[in-house]
Amino acid sequence: MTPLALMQTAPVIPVLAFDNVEQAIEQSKALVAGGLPVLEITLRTASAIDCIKAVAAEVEGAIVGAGTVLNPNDLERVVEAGAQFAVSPGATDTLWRAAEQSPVPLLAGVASVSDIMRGMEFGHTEFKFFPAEINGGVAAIKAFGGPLKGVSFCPTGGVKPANLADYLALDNVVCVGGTWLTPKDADPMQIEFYASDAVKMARAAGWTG
Ligand SMILES: O=C(O)C(=O)C[C@H](O)[C@H](O)COP(=O)(O)O
Repeated sequence: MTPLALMQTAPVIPVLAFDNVEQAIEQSKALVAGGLPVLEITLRTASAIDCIKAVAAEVEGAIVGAGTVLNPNDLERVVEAGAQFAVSPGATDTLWRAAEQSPVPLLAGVASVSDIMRGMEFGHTEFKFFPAEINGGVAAIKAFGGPLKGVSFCPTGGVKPANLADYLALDNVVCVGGTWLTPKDADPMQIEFYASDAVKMARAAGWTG
């Protein structure tokens, strides 16, 4: 799967930090049921690798990726666990080079035009824009579209229901990422509602998927 195809699968990539496998399975099922099958399970918790394995094996319809991939070693670990894609908050030349050898796509984070140009040197045209809101948000992505034709983004960091439509309305935004779908202590019914509500808002904003 290419990063672009992945980004076109769903309008929102939930960014997840699971405490345990049981929670991972329960919440992932709710997100898939709500219409968001592309899941980024971050390496922020001790059980992340087990959660990636479990969700990949047990949640039908889920496309499971790993987030917070910081270096080639992380990339190797998540591929071994069964991640179908990897997301990093930023990128280094070492990580770009490792991605060239990796069997799964890397959606790497950028925060500036120079970051994007460096990624383009490694053949990439899709990026996570992180942290989106504090780096200029919608206005920054609009400005990137001037000089950087054919480049598209998944803004993440400060994206929420209130600004989702503004991001998705941009020609160079394919999807967004965010943590708002799984607030602490939310139950699966609530999570499914947040997911389906996000899909509804995305459709209203012109997302056709
Ligand atoms: O762990 C990583 O690799 C990340 O890049 C982190 C997440 O993308 C942001 O933490 C999003 O957080 P919200 O602003 O709450 O939606």
